[in-house]
Amino acid sequence: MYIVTSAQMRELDRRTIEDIGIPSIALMENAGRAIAEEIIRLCHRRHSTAQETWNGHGGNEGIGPEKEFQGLIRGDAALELEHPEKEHWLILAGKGNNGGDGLVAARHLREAGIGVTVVYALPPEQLQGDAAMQRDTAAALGIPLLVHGRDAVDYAACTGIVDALLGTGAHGSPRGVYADMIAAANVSGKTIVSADIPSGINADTGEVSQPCIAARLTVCLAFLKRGLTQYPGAEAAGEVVVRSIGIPSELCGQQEGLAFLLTAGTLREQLRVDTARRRSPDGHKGTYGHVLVAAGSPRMSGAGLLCSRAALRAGSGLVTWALPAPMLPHMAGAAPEIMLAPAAGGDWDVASARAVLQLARSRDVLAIGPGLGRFNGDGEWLRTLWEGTECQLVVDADALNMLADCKDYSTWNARKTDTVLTPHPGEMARLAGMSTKEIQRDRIGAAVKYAAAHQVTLVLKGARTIIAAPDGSAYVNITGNAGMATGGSGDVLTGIIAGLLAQGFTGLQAAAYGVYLHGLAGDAAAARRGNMLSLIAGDLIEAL
Ligand SMILES: NC(=O)C1=CN([C@@H]2O[C@H](COP(=O)(O)OP(=O)(O)OC[C@H]3O[C@@H](n4cnc5c(N)ncnc54)[C@H](O)[C@@H]3O)[C@@H](O)[C@H]2O)[C@H](O)CC1
Ligand SMILES: [K+]
Repeated sequence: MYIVTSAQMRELDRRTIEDIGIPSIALMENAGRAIAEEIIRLCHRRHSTAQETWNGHGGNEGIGPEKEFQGLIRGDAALELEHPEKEHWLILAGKGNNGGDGLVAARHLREAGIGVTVVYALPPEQLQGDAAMQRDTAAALGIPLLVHGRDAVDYAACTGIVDALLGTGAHGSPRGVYADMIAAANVSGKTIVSADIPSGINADTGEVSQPCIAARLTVCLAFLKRGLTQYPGAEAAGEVVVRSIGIPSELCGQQEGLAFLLTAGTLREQLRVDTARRRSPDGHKGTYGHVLVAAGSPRMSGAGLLCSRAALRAGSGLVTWALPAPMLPHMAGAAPEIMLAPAAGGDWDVASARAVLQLARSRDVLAIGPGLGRFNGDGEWLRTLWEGTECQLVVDADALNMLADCKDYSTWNARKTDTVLTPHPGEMARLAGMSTKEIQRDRIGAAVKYAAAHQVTLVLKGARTIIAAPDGSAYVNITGNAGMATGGSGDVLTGIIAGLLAQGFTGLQAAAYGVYLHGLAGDAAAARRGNMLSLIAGDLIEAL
């Protein structure tokens, strides 16, 4: 599924109208109709949960000829509701095309027998173009209208509210009457369905203004908007349904710098990951790659262990864990499947880079960082491995902080194989020289910019993890849960990505597939436990 910015959406809109010849009013009709259909679907669900109260009174199923005709003659099921008279919706209409969509929805809801009242944010004379046409149509049908500020609006009396105040044409926080209406809608406690995006969110970043509509459902038009995928926007949007409105998807596919929702379909079709791939019957441990993990330190030994075990569970044929020699006796019994290689005398030091480099020569992947700690000369240590290894590289945790301190790293010799960086927002902030708040404000933007500038695959972790590719494309993950916010979870992800790289996936494939599987493992582990609260990183490995 494509994810677009509002600028991309405007361009797609323009090309559909100008190059393909679909009139804008037809797109608006499709948009409004889709919104009405989704509202009716929502009402169906609401009514069916309240069914007990009406039991015995509903429908005439199975009575006489009605039954005979079933399947032969059908009505417009998408716009049918058994008791439409129980519903009365307020349509809050802004003066732009988002308002126009709302007016079309009002007309279709009315047609379904649902009571509707339009509440204009501004005097309706101010509407222009397609939206003005919808205003006139609604008036011709006698749809009741109110104007904010001129008429009293009883929000408490309705059964639901359509938020068609601001769409992708919004700039900055909602001002004036828009802010007042958003606040009133939220305070009413009524079910709110947003047209395209909740009024008050930034469609590109997911930032929310004060106030911002808190929607139960957002009917996103044409293509998913970036801001609906990232928190806090994702929270404000509620459930999101994307409805096509007639804009050809191949036009979208031609856009530069697209983002995608990371689904099983995206993995297979967009990223060419064979998710059903089987091990060949005559394969041996060497067939499935060899990961070298350089991680852990005497005070954080678990990080290296989690990372190494995850690499094995992700399917790597062999895993060697390079670690400081004094840790070896303590780790020897911890995971018999992992080979241990002493790479430093006491603790990690700059000289140990040679030992790791030597070990990496015969390995397919090097994963560095989890639990490593910082030490004198660690920048030089990292540079030696960055420039000296020919295998694929995954850089995490402290190794990312080392990288952030090496301000000149873009002048280092370019790596010949794929490099995957896996920062959490704090590490990302240090890498990009920004604050964590700035990173979180526009996560997709920050990830895309960094990956393209440094020609790496970047995994920006956190709820709705982003995988950004060197070519400027990005993927947004939706698997996983809040229980995964626990120590060691990131070490497991690094191991999974390394384990996938070892089996021949590219950096982008391994990063995307790894993030997806890591989240699925979290969901499976939470389901197995019956709760997410008690999830620990080791559970993720077991769930793989
Ligand atoms: N995707 C498509 O191809 C289609 C989308 N449709 C819908 O159109 C909106 C975008 O419409 P647009 O007219 O460009 O802008 P808006 O309706 O979002 O609002 C612009 C309107 O609001 C004023 N304004 C802007 N920012 C603020 C603010 N912060 N506070 C107060 N007022 C603000 C501005 O002056 C304008 O007057 C899209 O989201 C879809 O819903 C089409 O209907 C179908 C094709
Ligand atoms: K809206």
